[in-house]
Amino acid sequence: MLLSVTDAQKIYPSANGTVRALDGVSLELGAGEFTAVRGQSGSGKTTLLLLAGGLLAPDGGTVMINGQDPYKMASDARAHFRSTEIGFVFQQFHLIPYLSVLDNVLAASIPTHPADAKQRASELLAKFGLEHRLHHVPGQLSVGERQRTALARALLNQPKLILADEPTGNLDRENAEAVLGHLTEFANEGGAVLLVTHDDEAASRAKRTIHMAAGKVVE
Ligand SMILES: Nc1ncnc2c1ncn2[C@@H]1O[C@H](COP(=O)(O)OP(=O)(O)OP(=O)(O)O)[C@@H](O)[C@H]1O
Repeated sequence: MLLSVTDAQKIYPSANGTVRALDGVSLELGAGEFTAVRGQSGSGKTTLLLLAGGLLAPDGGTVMINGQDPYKMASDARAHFRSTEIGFVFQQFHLIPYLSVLDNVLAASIPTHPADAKQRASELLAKFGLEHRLHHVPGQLSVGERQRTALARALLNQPKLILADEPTGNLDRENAEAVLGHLTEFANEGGAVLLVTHDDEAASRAKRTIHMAAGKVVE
């Protein structure tokens, strides 16, 4: 399994008591699988994605990514592990505003330093139709171009797992289709995709959909 979440619990402290954001969630994702996560606002979808990505430690249960528990690693080792195993794509892109498109993508290679990073970045950007935008900064791009840049960054280190949180939430239909097509291709080539989405069209691309309510998976 590329991702195994077992009986995950997450409780957030808050001013008026605690919030049980995840209450015993289990999930498995293997190579070639494209799974959508749906559920109402506040049901715990983003929290699940953060746990699955080695970004937020569970309060109970376990998370195994490609056979390893990221929360048993020291934080430096965990950061390195994340950058080699996982690509993240977010609704708000999270590009660095003062770096060019090419340098935004190359930023993903800082922890790993592969010798061919620049060539691979250029190839991915060309594949995503951005070869004429390499030296633009994100503010000069359309939103669709920004998300395709973020997707190139997510794929730079050849991760096995893509975690995407509403990646089409800011895109028009045409740009959304392009991003979903690239995620589908990634899964068809043996990657695993976990996609949090409110969008019916996006969810229809997934082979499996899990529904969450109040911190639990409800089929
Ligand atoms: N840092 C935090 N501190 C306290 N409570 C939090 C925190 N983050 C999330 N929560 C609460 O945990 C619950 C789950 O939040 P989460 O963001 O995982 O839901 P979601 O399903 O992704 O929602 P949305 O669809 O609106 O993005 C919500 O009740 C939320 O208010």
